[in-house]
Parts: sequence; C-alpha cells; structure tokens
Amino acid sequence: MASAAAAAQCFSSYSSSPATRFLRQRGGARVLQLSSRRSFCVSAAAGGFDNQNREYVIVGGGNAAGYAARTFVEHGMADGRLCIVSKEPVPPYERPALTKGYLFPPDKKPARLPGFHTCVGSGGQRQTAEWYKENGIEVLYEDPVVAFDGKTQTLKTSSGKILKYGSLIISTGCEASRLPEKIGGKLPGVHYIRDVADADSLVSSLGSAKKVLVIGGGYIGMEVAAAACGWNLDTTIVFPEDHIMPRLFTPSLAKKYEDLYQQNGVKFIKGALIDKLEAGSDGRVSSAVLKDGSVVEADTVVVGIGAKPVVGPFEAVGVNREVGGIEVDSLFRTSVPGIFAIGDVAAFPLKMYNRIARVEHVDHARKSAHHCVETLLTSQTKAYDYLPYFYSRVFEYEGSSRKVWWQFYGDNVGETVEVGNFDPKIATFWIDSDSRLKGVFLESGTSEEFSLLPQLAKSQPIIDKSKLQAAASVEDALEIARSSLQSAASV
Ligand SMILES: Cc1cc2nc3c(=O)[nH]c(=O)nc-3n(C[C@H](O)[C@H](O)[C@H](O)COP(=O)(O)OP(=O)(O)OC[C@H]3O[C@@H](n4cnc5c(N)ncnc54)[C@H](O)[C@@H]3O)c2cc1C
Ligand SMILES: NC(=O)c1ccc[n+]([C@@H]2O[C@H](COP(=O)([O-])OP(=O)(O)OC[C@H]3O[C@@H](n4cnc5c(N)ncnc54)[C@H](O)[C@@H]3O)[C@@H](O)[C@H]2O)c1
Ligand SMILES: O=C1O[C@H]([C@@H](O)CO)C(O)=C1O
Repeated sequence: MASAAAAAQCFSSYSSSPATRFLRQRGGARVLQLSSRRSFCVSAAAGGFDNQNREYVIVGGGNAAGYAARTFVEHGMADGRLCIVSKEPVPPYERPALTKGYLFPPDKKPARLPGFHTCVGSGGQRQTAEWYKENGIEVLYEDPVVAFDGKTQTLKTSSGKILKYGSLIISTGCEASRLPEKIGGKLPGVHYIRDVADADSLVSSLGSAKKVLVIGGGYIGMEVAAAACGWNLDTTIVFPEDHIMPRLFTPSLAKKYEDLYQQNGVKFIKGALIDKLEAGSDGRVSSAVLKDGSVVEADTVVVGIGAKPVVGPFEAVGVNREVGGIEVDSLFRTSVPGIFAIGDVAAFPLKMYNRIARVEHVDHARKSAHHCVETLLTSQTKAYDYLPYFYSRVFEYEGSSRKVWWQFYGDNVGETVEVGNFDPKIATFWIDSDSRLKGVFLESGTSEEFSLLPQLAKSQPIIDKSKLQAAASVEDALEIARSSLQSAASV
C-alpha cells in the first residue's frame, strides 16, 4: 500500500518536529500531544489519495460516537484533534427513536432528524452537523473504513482516503441479521431496521401497506408490531420460540404483553420458522411460506431476527469467540495499544457478574463511550462497572388505547415473582438461590419507582420471596423490596 507507506513516513517526520511531544502513555493509550490546538492534515496526495494524519479517530458515527464526541468536547480535546469516520450521511443520533417516534403515523407527529441527534436521549445537547463544525470536529460522512493497518496506524476509507491515527476508537455497532437472498430476504417490501435510511424505507412501505408480517419476537418485532397498530394495519408476528422476548421475559410476563398486543389486533404465530418469502406478479413480497407449509399473506415484511457486531475490518485487533465483538478490558482498551472499542461492538468485562459480555443497548453505548474517552484523556484507571439496563416503550402515539413502557435492571437469573397485570403496572423480581434479588422489571412505574430499580439491582439485597408473593399490589411489592434495601444497608 504505497500511499499508506507515504502516510506513515509523513507522519513520523511531522511527529519528530520539536513542537510536538509524541505518543505519551496515558491510561494505556498512546496520546499524541500537539503544541497547536489545530489538527495537522498533510494533504500531499499520494497515489491519488489524501494523506491525512489525525490525533484521535472514531470509526462509526452512531450512538456511542456521539456521546464520545461530547466527552472530547467537555475535555477541550475535540477542536482540530478529533475525526469521526461515518458510514451514514448524518451526524450521530439516538438510534432507539427509529422503532418508536419515527414510526408514528404521519398525522401523529413522527420524530424526524434533526430532532433526535445525540445527546438528547439522555437530556443532553442536540449535536447537529453545525455542532460538530463549531467544535472543530471533522466528520467524514458516507465514507466507511474499508481497511485497517495496525502497524502503520492507518485506515483506508471507501473513497480511498488514507487516515493516519494517533488513537483509534472502534464504534461500529451491530448490523441487522438478514434472511438469505435465496429465500426472499432481499425482495422489495422486505425490511430490516438499523439506520434512518432503513426506517425511511419502512415508513414509505407502511404508507401503502395492508398486511404486515413481522418476523422475530424480540425488541424490533415488538416495537414494530406496536407501531403497525398505530397505522391500523393487519399485523402478524411470527417467531420460533414459544413466547415473545425470550431473552428477557419469563413465559408468564410475555403472556401479559402478548394478550395486550392481541387486544390491539396483532396475531401471533409461535414456534414457527420461515421457509421462504415469495413475490407477487409485481416482484414485491406477497407472502411467507412457513416450514410447516402454511402461508401468511403480507405486502410488507419486517425482519427483526437479531443483530451481529460489525468487527470488520478490525478482526486483527482481537475478536472474542464466545460473545463476538472486539475484546476490550475494563477501560475499553483492545489488545493493541492506542486502540479502543465501545458500544455494541465491544466485548467487555461485566464486572458485577464476572463475565465477558456484549450489551446491545443504548445506555451501555452512552456510558462506555464516556468511560473510554475519560480513560483516554485523563489519568482515570477506574474499571467500568456496568449495571445492565434495558427498556422499551410502545403504543406511545397520541390516541393509543394505552401506552406501554417498561424498564429492567440487573440479571434475569433465578426464580421469579411477578405482581400485577397491566393494572396499570407489572413487576417481576428475579431472585437467586441465596435469596438475593438479581434483576427487577417494572411496567408503567412512576419516575420515583423506576429510580428504585437500579438501587435494587446494584445492591442485590436478600429478599423474602414469600412476602413478595403475598404483595397485594405492585406498589406493595416495591415497598417490600425497598425495605429489604434499607435492612441490607443497616447490617
Ligand atoms: C431500531 C433500533 C431501536 C433500538 N432501540 C433501543 C432502545 O429502545 N433501547 C435501548 O437500550 N437500545 C435500543 N437499541 C440499541 C441501541 O440503539 C444500540 O445499542 C446503540 O445504537 C449502539 O451504539 P453504537 O454506537 O455501538 O452502534 P450504532 O449506533 O449502531 O453505530 C454504529 C455506526 O457505525 C457505522 N459503521 C459500521 N461500520 C463502519 C465502518 N467500517 N466505517 C464507518 N462507519 C461504520 C454504522 O453505520 C453506524 O452508524 C435499538 C437499536 C435499533 C437498531
Ligand atoms: N428497546 C430496545 O432495547 C431495542 C429496540 C429495538 C432494537 N434493539 C436492538 O436492536 C438489535 C436487533 O433487535 P432484534 O429484535 O432483531 O433482536 P433480538 O435479539 O431482540 O430478537 C431476535 C428475535 O428474532 C427471533 N429469531 C431469531 N432467529 C430467527 C429466525 N431465523 N427466524 C425467525 N425469527 C428468528 C427470535 O424470536 C428472537 O427473539 C438488538 O441489538 C437489540 O438489542 C433494542
Ligand atoms: O433513548 C432514546 O432516545 C430516543 C429519543 O428519546 C430521542 O429524543 C428514544 O426514543 C429513546 O428511547
């Protein structure tokens, strides 16, 4: 790679300049200190490519990248020093909105950019394209990184740019798992949702849809099926398991949500796999054939069958074989000095449960980004100690018969006690064999009640299961949990 070699040469001759202190070791990261606050960009076109040196490069312009950029700005280390290389045409946004406000029917004020750029989802500033400019952050749009060379510390983008980095943060997230093309996974009318372009395409299909088939009973399946109800569409969900949200919900909790969806007209086909999707005479999807031979008609299909971490082209940095993703330590450092990974793509030590995990949820994207950049820019060596937090909100559009919003904190292990049945609340408590409360789920709580959940899941108090089982209401059950917390504190 002649241009990369040229880039490396140019980089080292620049870095030997007396005005530059080079690659200080900080929090395990190689930090290039420049005397000037402006970036150094050597535009000596080598082999037709721009030859550009950057101090900090973030690859991926998604949720985690937006929060990382904010932390760079907070430390006064963004201006002229930070470059974000993005595959998407817009600055980072709060991805959760894509299956929530974005899918509201046209007359119910759907969310659109620039309304939900990061960091509005956590009450922060709305970082528009202007915000990046004003803060001196270079963002390369629609120009994904296609090659990586750790030896020369260079990246190549799809347009052929060669970027030399001092420190690199990989935040490439996940991509939607797809049905194979040979069974109709790419037919017109078949949708996957990961980015704004996908959501736009789905919105345009919903506008003329009659029958929607949602494949997958996870997060995307539940959120998109609820959204389709808002458009008054005939909606069916099909999935291989015997209940929805199998990764988190107990069968009994799932049943309550399934009943609610059915009251909204959604049909469920459980324990079923797709054999193929078939096209009508116009070439657009018209039906799904299930493995048992039955046929479900649909003019719009939404596939939500999970996501895969985007590790390419960074495999050489070290992929975790068990959970996938780029392996990092508790400071988000990969095996290569100066290279970090955050968000969905990072396989990190989940300290409180003593296991390596990947977490595909936005709270971790935000917190891992902040923790990583703090490590990179300060002398912080505090291990990331994450408490898993998942949530969803559906039927939120104006005029819906009832809104649904739940939160879960902790680990869904052990036996469960469930209280309430959309009256309007539901709570589920996961309790291990030592009677410790490990995980807690709450539907339709007040903000005060929701704020109790992380305290419970973090302290894991000993709890009297029989008292919880006897609770007359969700409020009572939460009070019992709260008092177990108090007695744990007083021991
Ligand atoms: C539709 C949807 C709804 C969701 N709702 C919720 C929710 O309600 N609650 C919740 O907790 N979580 C939710 N999530 C999960 C949450 O959005 C993710 O955990 C979060 O976005 C992860 O942030 P990230 O930056 O790691 O990845 P992403 O936000 O996916 O960003 C990764 C970015 O990297 C880009 N990229 C990939 N490869 C390259 C490359 N080679 N070069 C340059 N750029 C590249 C991608 O295009 C993307 O822009 C949802 C996810 C989806 C898809
Ligand atoms: N509220 C949230 O946190 C939220 C909302 C939307 C999306 N997301 C994220 O987006 C990503 C994708 O979500 P998702 O719902 O696709 O993943 P998921 O893992 O939540 O659900 C996948 C579901 O697909 C089904 N499935 C798996 N293989 C199948 C197959 N071959 N045929 C039919 N069904 C199959 C199963 O029912 C499984 O529950 C995940 O990272 C998820 O965390 C999160
Ligand atoms: O975390 C989130 O961010 C967006 C939205 O709040 C941004 O305005 C959304 O729908 C979430 O669930």
